Amino acid sequence: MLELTNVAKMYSNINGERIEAVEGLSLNIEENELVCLVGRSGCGKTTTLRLIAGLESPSQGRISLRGKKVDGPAAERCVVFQRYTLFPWRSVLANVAFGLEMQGVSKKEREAAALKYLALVGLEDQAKAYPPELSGGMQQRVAVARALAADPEVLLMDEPFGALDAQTRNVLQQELIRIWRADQKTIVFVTHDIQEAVLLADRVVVMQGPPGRIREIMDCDLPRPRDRNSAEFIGMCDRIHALLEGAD
Ligand SMILES: Nc1ncnc2c1ncn2[C@@H]1O[C@H](COP(=O)(O)OP(=O)(O)OP(=O)(O)O)[C@@H](O)[C@H]1O
Repeated sequence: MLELTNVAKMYSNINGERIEAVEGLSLNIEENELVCLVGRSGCGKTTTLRLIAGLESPSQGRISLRGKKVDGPAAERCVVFQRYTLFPWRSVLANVAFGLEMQGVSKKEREAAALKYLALVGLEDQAKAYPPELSGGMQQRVAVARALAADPEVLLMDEPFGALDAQTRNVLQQELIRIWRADQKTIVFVTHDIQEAVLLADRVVVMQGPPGRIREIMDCDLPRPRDRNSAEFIGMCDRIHALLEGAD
């Protein structure tokens, strides 16, 4: 469904030197697949996600969705960033309905859809609240509901739970899996947390760098719900850890 073919991205830094953020990335992501990109800081995870989102264009190679070249941001590819990026002047409901409003959906319809997604993330009681009245974890749930309500074909998540405490993070990871199964979405999820990747993913893309490259793509077919204490889970985390240790 989503195809990256030999993708490279160069940036120039403030001294005018060229930085190769990623090189030679080739990856095919299937419909309804949940793929995690994992790797050390600076290995090009965010760059890869921004390229898929169309927020950056590749210096080389090609990215396509259902055979159509990605050449800019579009509603079919929606990003959830690490820090919730809600509109503080809009109610929670109006925030979640935003994408549908942009698509010209009627008020009644978009509010009904927004309420459905707020219920999915357990926040239907907060529909009338404003973002600054909510905790960080709640705001992040609203951001996830907003992305889901826009009904993108591909949901791109850049360490969306990275700023949350361990317990909230745990809850949101479980919720994401529940929603993903109920709603059938294709998700590309960036994390530097190996356990998070093994908990969520159908496939884990282990990246190395800089310059960012794919070290290995690992199938992660442990039965769900996954038990972090099982020997299989720990074994998979250890394998990824060893790959990252040897990665430069
Ligand atoms: N806008 C930019 N201009 C110049 N260099 C950039 C830019 N964005 C990223 N880079 C460089 O590209 C490389 C990859 O960065 P990227 O943010 O994709 O890594 P990452 O794996 O997401 O890191 P982290 O886990 O720390 O967020 C780094 O060397 C970074 O300094």
